[in-house]
Amino acid sequence: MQRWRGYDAAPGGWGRSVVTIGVFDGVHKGHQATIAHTVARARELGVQSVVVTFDPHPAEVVRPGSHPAVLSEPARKAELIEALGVDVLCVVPFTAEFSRLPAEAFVHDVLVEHLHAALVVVGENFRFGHRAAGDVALLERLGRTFGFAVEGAPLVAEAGTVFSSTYIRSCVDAGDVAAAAAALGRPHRLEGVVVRGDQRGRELGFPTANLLCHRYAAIPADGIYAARLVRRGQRQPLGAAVSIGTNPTFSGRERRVEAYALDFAGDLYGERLALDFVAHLRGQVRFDSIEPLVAQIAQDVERTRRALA
Ligand SMILES: Cc1cc2nc3c(=O)[nH]c(=O)nc-3n(C[C@H](O)[C@H](O)[C@H](O)COP(=O)(O)O)c2cc1C
Ligand SMILES: Nc1ncnc2c1ncn2[C@@H]1O[C@H](COP(=O)(O)OP(=O)(O)O)[C@@H](O)[C@H]1O
Repeated sequence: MQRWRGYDAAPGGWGRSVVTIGVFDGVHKGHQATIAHTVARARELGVQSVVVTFDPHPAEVVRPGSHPAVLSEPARKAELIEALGVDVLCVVPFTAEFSRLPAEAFVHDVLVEHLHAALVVVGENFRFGHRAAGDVALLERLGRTFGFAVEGAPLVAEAGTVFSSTYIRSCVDAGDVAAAAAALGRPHRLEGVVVRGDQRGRELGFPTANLLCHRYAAIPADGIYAARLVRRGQRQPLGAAVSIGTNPTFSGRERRVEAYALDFAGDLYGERLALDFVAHLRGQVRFDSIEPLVAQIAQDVERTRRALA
Protein backbone atom coordinates (compact mmCIF):
# COMPACT_ATOMS: atom_id res chain seq x y z
CA MET A 1 0.00 0.00 0.00
CA GLN A 2 1.27 3.46 -0.87
CA ARG A 3 0.88 6.13 1.79
CA TRP A 4 0.40 9.68 0.67
CA ARG A 5 0.39 12.78 2.85
CA GLY A 6 -1.97 15.22 1.16
CA TYR A 7 -4.06 14.68 -1.96
CA ASP A 8 -1.58 16.40 -4.28
CA ALA A 9 0.85 13.50 -3.84
CA ALA A 10 -0.48 11.50 -6.80
CA PRO A 11 2.41 10.57 -9.10
CA GLY A 12 2.65 11.66 -12.74
CA GLY A 13 0.61 9.42 -15.03
CA TRP A 14 -1.83 8.61 -12.25
CA GLY A 15 -4.85 6.96 -13.87
CA ARG A 16 -8.41 6.67 -12.64
CA SER A 17 -9.38 5.29 -9.27
CA VAL A 18 -12.14 4.10 -6.96
CA VAL A 19 -12.15 6.29 -3.86
CA THR A 20 -13.73 6.07 -0.44
CA ILE A 21 -13.54 8.88 2.11
CA GLY A 22 -13.90 8.92 5.86
CA VAL A 23 -12.30 9.32 9.27
CA PHE A 24 -12.55 5.53 9.68
CA ASP A 25 -11.70 5.69 13.38
CA GLY A 26 -11.53 2.10 14.63
CA VAL A 27 -11.87 0.60 11.13
CA HIS A 28 -14.97 -1.21 12.45
CA LYS A 29 -17.14 -3.72 10.58
CA GLY A 30 -19.03 -0.95 8.77
CA HIS A 31 -15.77 0.68 7.65
CA GLN A 32 -14.41 -2.72 6.67
CA ALA A 33 -17.44 -3.37 4.44
CA THR A 34 -17.13 0.04 2.74
CA ILE A 35 -13.39 -0.33 2.18
CA ALA A 36 -13.71 -3.95 0.99
CA HIS A 37 -16.37 -2.82 -1.50
CA THR A 38 -14.02 -0.07 -2.72
CA VAL A 39 -11.19 -2.57 -3.24
CA ALA A 40 -13.49 -5.07 -5.00
CA ARG A 41 -14.89 -2.44 -7.40
CA ALA A 42 -11.40 -1.10 -8.18
CA ARG A 43 -10.24 -4.60 -9.09
CA GLU A 44 -13.30 -5.10 -11.34
CA LEU A 45 -12.59 -1.82 -13.10
CA GLY A 46 -8.84 -2.47 -13.26
CA VAL A 47 -7.99 0.79 -11.47
CA GLN A 48 -6.38 1.78 -8.15
CA SER A 49 -8.30 1.78 -4.86
CA VAL A 50 -7.81 4.86 -2.67
CA VAL A 51 -8.88 5.50 0.92
CA VAL A 52 -8.93 9.20 1.78
CA THR A 53 -8.77 9.91 5.49
CA PHE A 54 -7.92 12.87 7.70
CA ASP A 55 -5.41 13.78 10.38
CA PRO A 56 -5.99 15.19 12.94
CA HIS A 57 -9.59 14.22 13.65
CA PRO A 58 -11.82 16.85 11.96
CA ALA A 59 -13.76 17.46 15.20
CA GLU A 60 -10.64 18.94 16.80
CA VAL A 61 -10.34 21.55 14.07
CA VAL A 62 -14.04 22.28 13.62
CA ARG A 63 -14.82 22.48 17.35
CA PRO A 64 -11.52 22.82 19.26
CA GLY A 65 -11.55 20.95 22.56
CA SER A 66 -14.11 18.45 21.28
CA HIS A 67 -11.66 15.75 20.24
CA PRO A 68 -13.43 12.40 20.59
CA ALA A 69 -11.65 9.43 22.14
CA VAL A 70 -9.51 7.79 19.47
CA LEU A 71 -10.16 4.11 18.77
CA SER A 72 -7.20 3.69 16.43
CA GLU A 73 -4.17 5.96 16.19
CA PRO A 74 -2.90 6.85 12.69
CA ALA A 75 -0.27 4.09 12.43
CA ARG A 76 -2.71 1.41 13.60
CA LYS A 77 -5.43 2.71 11.29
CA ALA A 78 -3.03 2.51 8.34
CA GLU A 79 -2.10 -1.06 9.27
CA LEU A 80 -5.77 -2.11 9.46
CA ILE A 81 -6.61 -0.42 6.14
CA GLU A 82 -3.60 -1.99 4.45
CA ALA A 83 -4.80 -5.44 5.56
CA LEU A 84 -7.99 -4.87 3.53
CA GLY A 85 -5.99 -4.78 0.29
CA VAL A 86 -6.13 -1.04 -0.41
CA ASP A 87 -3.65 0.35 -2.97
CA VAL A 88 -3.29 3.89 -1.63
CA LEU A 89 -3.96 5.49 1.75
CA CYS A 90 -4.17 9.24 1.28
CA VAL A 91 -4.02 11.12 4.58
CA VAL A 92 -5.25 14.69 4.17
CA PRO A 93 -3.99 17.11 6.85
CA PHE A 94 -7.24 18.47 8.26
CA THR A 95 -6.45 22.15 8.69
CA ALA A 96 -8.81 25.05 9.44
CA GLU A 97 -8.36 26.13 5.82
CA PHE A 98 -9.25 22.69 4.52
CA SER A 99 -12.34 22.62 6.75
CA ARG A 100 -13.66 25.76 5.02
CA LEU A 101 -13.49 24.17 1.58
CA PRO A 102 -17.09 24.08 0.32
CA ALA A 103 -18.44 20.63 -0.56
CA GLU A 104 -18.31 21.36 -4.32
CA ALA A 105 -14.68 22.52 -4.15
CA PHE A 106 -13.73 19.47 -2.13
CA VAL A 107 -15.19 17.21 -4.78
CA HIS A 108 -13.57 19.10 -7.62
CA ASP A 109 -10.12 19.55 -6.09
CA VAL A 110 -9.68 16.24 -4.29
CA LEU A 111 -11.80 13.66 -6.09
CA VAL A 112 -11.72 14.94 -9.66
CA GLU A 113 -8.57 16.95 -10.20
CA HIS A 114 -6.13 14.97 -8.07
CA LEU A 115 -7.50 11.47 -7.61
CA HIS A 116 -9.31 11.08 -10.98
CA ALA A 117 -12.17 9.22 -9.33
CA ALA A 118 -14.18 6.96 -11.63
CA LEU A 119 -16.28 5.81 -8.70
CA VAL A 120 -16.74 7.11 -5.17
CA VAL A 121 -17.92 4.68 -2.49
CA VAL A 122 -19.37 6.14 0.70
CA GLY A 123 -21.49 5.04 3.65
CA GLU A 124 -25.16 6.04 3.42
CA ASN A 125 -24.73 8.63 6.18
CA PHE A 126 -21.65 10.28 4.62
CA ARG A 127 -21.33 14.09 5.05
CA PHE A 128 -18.53 16.25 3.72
CA GLY A 129 -17.31 19.78 3.01
CA HIS A 130 -17.73 23.01 4.96
CA ARG A 131 -20.29 22.65 7.78
CA ALA A 132 -20.84 19.07 6.55
CA ALA A 133 -23.15 20.58 3.92
CA GLY A 134 -22.46 17.82 1.40
CA ASP A 135 -24.37 14.55 1.46
CA VAL A 136 -24.73 11.53 -0.83
CA ALA A 137 -27.35 13.28 -3.00
CA LEU A 138 -25.02 16.24 -3.62
CA LEU A 139 -22.14 13.88 -4.34
CA GLU A 140 -24.30 12.10 -6.93
CA ARG A 141 -25.23 15.41 -8.55
CA LEU A 142 -21.57 16.45 -8.74
CA GLY A 143 -20.71 13.00 -10.07
CA ARG A 144 -23.03 13.59 -13.04
CA THR A 145 -21.31 16.93 -13.70
CA PHE A 146 -17.73 15.70 -13.36
CA GLY A 147 -18.13 12.16 -14.64
CA PHE A 148 -17.82 9.79 -11.71
CA ALA A 149 -20.28 7.27 -10.28
CA VAL A 150 -21.34 7.07 -6.64
CA GLU A 151 -22.21 3.96 -4.69
CA GLY A 152 -23.60 4.18 -1.18
CA ALA A 153 -22.51 1.21 0.91
CA PRO A 154 -25.27 0.04 3.27
CA LEU A 155 -24.60 0.56 6.98
CA VAL A 156 -23.60 -2.59 8.85
CA ALA A 157 -25.83 -3.49 11.80
CA GLU A 158 -26.26 -6.47 14.09
CA ALA A 159 -29.24 -7.05 16.39
CA GLY A 160 -30.63 -3.62 15.51
CA THR A 161 -27.43 -1.70 16.36
CA VAL A 162 -25.81 0.24 13.53
CA PHE A 163 -22.06 0.04 14.06
CA SER A 164 -20.38 3.42 14.33
CA SER A 165 -17.28 4.86 15.95
CA THR A 166 -19.53 6.73 18.40
CA TYR A 167 -21.30 3.53 19.43
CA ILE A 168 -17.95 1.75 19.96
CA ARG A 169 -16.57 4.66 21.99
CA SER A 170 -19.59 4.38 24.27
CA CYS A 171 -19.05 0.60 24.64
CA VAL A 172 -15.39 1.14 25.60
CA ASP A 173 -16.30 4.00 27.92
CA ALA A 174 -18.79 1.72 29.70
CA GLY A 175 -16.25 -1.12 29.97
CA ASP A 176 -18.24 -3.33 27.60
CA VAL A 177 -15.20 -4.54 25.70
CA ALA A 178 -17.11 -7.58 24.38
CA ALA A 179 -19.64 -5.33 22.60
CA ALA A 180 -16.78 -3.19 21.28
CA ALA A 181 -15.06 -6.31 19.91
CA ALA A 182 -18.29 -7.47 18.26
CA ALA A 183 -18.56 -4.17 16.38
CA LEU A 184 -14.86 -3.89 15.56
CA GLY A 185 -14.50 -7.49 14.42
CA ARG A 186 -11.48 -7.79 16.75
CA PRO A 187 -10.72 -6.67 20.32
CA HIS A 188 -10.34 -2.99 21.12
CA ARG A 189 -6.63 -2.13 21.29
CA LEU A 190 -4.96 0.34 23.61
CA GLU A 191 -1.32 1.26 22.96
CA GLY A 192 1.21 2.96 25.16
CA VAL A 193 4.71 3.11 26.57
CA VAL A 194 5.62 1.40 29.86
CA VAL A 195 6.47 3.96 32.55
CA ARG A 196 7.37 3.66 36.22
CA GLY A 197 4.63 3.39 38.82
CA ASP A 198 4.86 3.22 42.60
CA GLN A 199 7.08 0.08 42.47
CA ARG A 200 4.52 -1.68 44.64
CA GLY A 201 3.41 -4.34 42.22
CA ARG A 202 6.38 -6.66 42.59
CA GLU A 203 6.00 -6.55 46.40
CA LEU A 204 2.42 -7.72 45.98
CA GLY A 205 3.71 -10.57 43.81
CA PHE A 206 2.08 -9.08 40.71
CA PRO A 207 4.36 -6.59 38.95
CA THR A 208 2.36 -4.48 36.53
CA ALA A 209 3.50 -2.64 33.44
CA ASN A 210 2.01 0.87 33.72
CA LEU A 211 1.00 2.17 30.32
CA LEU A 212 1.24 5.81 29.32
CA CYS A 213 -1.33 6.22 26.54
CA HIS A 214 -2.02 8.88 23.94
CA ARG A 215 -3.97 11.83 25.39
CA TYR A 216 -7.11 11.01 23.38
CA ALA A 217 -6.83 7.22 23.67
CA ALA A 218 -10.14 5.38 24.24
CA ILE A 219 -9.45 3.89 27.69
CA PRO A 220 -12.05 1.40 28.97
CA ALA A 221 -14.00 2.20 32.15
CA ASP A 222 -12.28 1.63 35.50
CA GLY A 223 -12.21 -2.10 36.23
CA ILE A 224 -10.33 -5.35 35.74
CA TYR A 225 -10.02 -6.98 32.30
CA ALA A 226 -8.61 -10.03 30.56
CA ALA A 227 -6.44 -8.90 27.65
CA ARG A 228 -3.76 -9.98 25.23
CA LEU A 229 -0.51 -8.09 25.54
CA VAL A 230 1.41 -7.58 22.32
CA ARG A 231 5.07 -6.56 22.44
CA ARG A 232 6.57 -4.86 19.44
CA GLY A 233 8.31 -7.31 17.16
CA GLN A 234 6.86 -10.35 18.95
CA ARG A 235 4.17 -12.30 17.18
CA GLN A 236 2.94 -14.40 20.09
CA PRO A 237 0.93 -12.27 22.54
CA LEU A 238 1.09 -12.79 26.32
CA GLY A 239 -2.04 -13.12 28.44
CA ALA A 240 -2.54 -10.17 30.78
CA ALA A 241 -4.76 -9.25 33.73
CA VAL A 242 -5.30 -5.51 33.39
CA SER A 243 -6.33 -3.03 36.06
CA ILE A 244 -7.67 0.39 35.08
CA GLY A 245 -8.32 2.90 37.84
CA THR A 246 -6.83 4.87 40.68
CA ASN A 247 -5.76 1.95 42.92
CA PRO A 248 -8.40 2.81 45.54
CA THR A 249 -6.86 0.40 48.07
CA PHE A 250 -3.83 2.70 48.17
CA SER A 251 -5.89 5.91 47.90
CA GLY A 252 -4.22 6.65 44.59
CA ARG A 253 -5.18 9.75 42.65
CA GLU A 254 -3.83 9.15 39.18
CA ARG A 255 -5.85 6.99 36.83
CA ARG A 256 -3.68 4.15 35.60
CA VAL A 257 -3.69 1.38 33.05
CA GLU A 258 -1.59 -1.50 34.43
CA ALA A 259 -1.03 -4.95 33.02
CA TYR A 260 0.22 -8.03 34.83
CA ALA A 261 1.65 -10.26 32.12
CA LEU A 262 1.00 -13.95 32.75
CA ASP A 263 3.95 -16.35 32.74
CA PHE A 264 6.40 -13.56 32.12
CA ALA A 265 9.35 -12.10 34.00
CA GLY A 266 11.50 -9.39 32.56
CA ASP A 267 11.93 -5.69 32.12
CA LEU A 268 9.28 -3.85 30.11
CA TYR A 269 10.15 -0.25 31.03
CA GLY A 270 10.27 2.00 27.99
CA GLU A 271 8.72 -0.61 25.71
CA ARG A 272 5.75 0.17 23.53
CA LEU A 273 2.96 -2.31 24.22
CA ALA A 274 -0.53 -2.98 22.91
CA LEU A 275 -3.38 -4.39 25.00
CA ASP A 276 -6.24 -6.13 23.19
CA PHE A 277 -9.24 -6.15 25.56
CA VAL A 278 -11.07 -9.46 25.52
CA ALA A 279 -13.33 -9.53 28.61
CA HIS A 280 -14.43 -7.35 31.50
CA LEU A 281 -13.96 -9.26 34.77
CA ARG A 282 -15.14 -6.91 37.54
CA GLY A 283 -15.09 -3.35 38.84
CA GLN A 284 -12.41 -1.71 41.01
CA VAL A 285 -12.67 -2.51 44.73
CA ARG A 286 -11.20 -0.68 47.71
CA PHE A 287 -9.81 -3.35 50.02
CA ASP A 288 -9.12 -2.75 53.73
CA SER A 289 -5.76 -4.43 53.57
CA ILE A 290 -3.28 -5.95 51.15
CA GLU A 291 -4.05 -9.67 51.73
CA PRO A 292 -7.57 -9.68 50.26
CA LEU A 293 -6.34 -7.57 47.31
CA VAL A 294 -3.58 -10.08 46.57
CA ALA A 295 -6.03 -13.01 46.89
CA GLN A 296 -8.42 -11.23 44.52
CA ILE A 297 -5.68 -10.52 41.97
CA ALA A 298 -4.71 -14.23 42.03
CA GLN A 299 -8.36 -15.07 41.23
CA ASP A 300 -8.43 -12.46 38.46
CA VAL A 301 -5.36 -14.09 36.92
CA GLU A 302 -7.11 -17.49 36.87
CA ARG A 303 -10.23 -15.94 35.32
CA THR A 304 -8.00 -14.26 32.76
CA ARG A 305 -6.52 -17.63 31.79
CA ARG A 306 -10.00 -19.06 31.27
CA ALA A 307 -11.23 -16.03 29.34
CA LEU A 308 -8.27 -16.26 26.95
CA ALA A 309 -8.22 -20.05 26.61
C1 LIG B 1 -5.50 -8.02 38.07
C2 LIG B 1 -5.39 -6.81 38.96
C3 LIG B 1 -6.47 -6.43 39.73
C4 LIG B 1 -6.39 -5.32 40.57
N1 LIG B 1 -7.47 -4.96 41.32
C5 LIG B 1 -7.39 -3.90 42.16
C6 LIG B 1 -8.50 -3.51 42.97
O1 LIG B 1 -9.60 -4.09 42.93
N2 LIG B 1 -8.34 -2.48 43.82
C7 LIG B 1 -7.17 -1.78 43.90
O2 LIG B 1 -7.09 -0.85 44.69
N3 LIG B 1 -6.12 -2.08 43.11
C8 LIG B 1 -6.19 -3.13 42.25
N4 LIG B 1 -5.12 -3.47 41.47
C9 LIG B 1 -4.00 -2.53 41.37
C10 LIG B 1 -2.92 -2.73 42.40
O3 LIG B 1 -3.29 -1.96 43.51
C11 LIG B 1 -1.67 -2.19 41.75
O4 LIG B 1 -1.27 -3.06 40.74
C12 LIG B 1 -0.59 -2.00 42.75
O5 LIG B 1 -0.93 -0.90 43.54
C13 LIG B 1 0.77 -1.78 42.09
O6 LIG B 1 0.91 -0.47 41.59
P1 LIG B 1 2.25 -0.02 40.83
O7 LIG B 1 2.30 -0.71 39.49
O8 LIG B 1 2.10 1.48 40.67
O9 LIG B 1 3.41 -0.41 41.69
C14 LIG B 1 -5.18 -4.58 40.64
C15 LIG B 1 -4.08 -4.97 39.85
C16 LIG B 1 -4.17 -6.07 39.03
C17 LIG B 1 -2.97 -6.47 38.21
N1 LIG C 1 4.86 -10.38 34.63
C1 LIG C 1 5.08 -9.08 34.55
N2 LIG C 1 4.08 -8.24 34.14
C2 LIG C 1 4.30 -6.92 34.06
N3 LIG C 1 5.47 -6.33 34.32
C3 LIG C 1 6.51 -7.11 34.71
C4 LIG C 1 6.35 -8.50 34.84
N4 LIG C 1 7.53 -9.02 35.25
C5 LIG C 1 8.38 -8.00 35.38
N5 LIG C 1 7.80 -6.83 35.05
C6 LIG C 1 8.50 -5.54 35.10
O1 LIG C 1 8.18 -4.96 36.37
C7 LIG C 1 7.64 -3.64 36.20
C8 LIG C 1 6.50 -3.45 37.17
O2 LIG C 1 6.87 -3.62 38.50
P1 LIG C 1 6.13 -2.81 39.62
O3 LIG C 1 6.70 -3.19 40.94
O4 LIG C 1 4.65 -2.97 39.44
O5 LIG C 1 6.63 -1.37 39.33
P2 LIG C 1 5.89 -0.07 38.73
O6 LIG C 1 5.17 0.49 39.88
O7 LIG C 1 7.02 0.81 38.27
O8 LIG C 1 4.99 -0.50 37.62
C9 LIG C 1 7.13 -3.59 34.78
O9 LIG C 1 7.15 -2.29 34.23
C10 LIG C 1 8.09 -4.53 34.05
O10 LIG C 1 9.23 -3.82 33.61
